Amino acid sequence: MTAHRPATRQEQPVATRPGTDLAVRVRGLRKSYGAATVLDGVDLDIRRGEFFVLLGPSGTGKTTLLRTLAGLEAPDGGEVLVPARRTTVYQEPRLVQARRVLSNVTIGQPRGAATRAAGARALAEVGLADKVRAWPATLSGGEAQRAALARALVRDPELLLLDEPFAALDALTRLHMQDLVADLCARHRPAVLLVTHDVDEAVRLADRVAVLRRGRFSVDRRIVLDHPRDRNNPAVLDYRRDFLGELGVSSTR
Ligand SMILES: Nc1ncnc2c1ncn2[C@@H]1O[C@H](COP(=O)(O)OP(=O)(O)OP(=O)(O)O)[C@@H](O)[C@H]1O
Repeated sequence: MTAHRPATRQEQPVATRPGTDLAVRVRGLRKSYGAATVLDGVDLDIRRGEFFVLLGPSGTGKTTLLRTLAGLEAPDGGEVLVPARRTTVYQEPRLVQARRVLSNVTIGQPRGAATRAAGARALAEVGLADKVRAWPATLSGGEAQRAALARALVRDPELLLLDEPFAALDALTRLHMQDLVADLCARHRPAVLLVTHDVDEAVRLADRVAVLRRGRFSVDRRIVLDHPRDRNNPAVLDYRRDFLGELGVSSTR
C-alpha cells in the first residue's frame, strides 16, 4: 500500500500493511478548494476484491475522492492507504490516436513479446481480439472504452478506479459494458471504486454503495444479492428506491 498524507507532492512514500484484507484504508480525509470544503473527514475501507460504488449529487466530491486514491490530489488532512498497483478508467477512453490499439493497451509497460502477448490477451478478454492492429479513430465509442479497460487490465491492478466509465455510452452499450466489467472483476478480483450517477448501475454491480453528501458518506450500505441481478427483483427495486430517496429523487415502482 502507498500512504498519502498531507504534503505538497503528488505521490507520497510507500507504506505496506501486510496481513490485511484491505486494499484501501482512508481515515479522516479532508480536502478543500479555497474556502469550499469538499471532503470533510471521509472514512473508507475497501476490501480486496470488493466492488464499491460511490453515488452522490453533482459536485459533492466523488471525483476528488477518486483522484485522491489515484494519487493525483494531495489530501489536506487525514490518512490514505492504497496499493501501489492501481489504475483509472475515465469517462473518455483517452487513447493515443497515433498508436494502434495494442500499442495503446501496453503503453508504459516494458517492451517485448511477453507484454505484447499480455496486451493481446487483455484485448481478447474485452472482445477486441480482432482490433489489435486497428487505429483508435476506427473504433466505436464502446470499442474504445473496451480498449481502455484492456489497458487497465494489462496492469493487473489491485485497485481499479472507474470514474463514470459508461456515462458517455448509449444505453444498450452501457448495459453490455456493465456486464463486461462485472465479469472481468469477478475473474481478476481487484478492489474497485466506481463513481457513477446511475443508481441502477450501482445496484447492479456493487458489493457496497455509499452516497457522498456534504463531505461525508450519508449512506454506506452492503448489497446482499447474488449475481446476476434481475432489475425487476423486488429487492433490487427496494435498494434502488432507497438510494434514489437518499439522492432526493422519488421513484415509482
Ligand atoms: N482543481 C479544482 N480547483 C477548484 N475546485 C475544484 C477542483 N476540482 C474540483 N473542484 C470543486 O470541488 C467540488 C467537487 O468536485 P468533484 O468533481 O469532486 O465532484 P463530483 O461529485 O465528482 O461531481 P460530478 O458528479 O458533477 O462529476 C466542485 O464544487 C468542484 O467545482
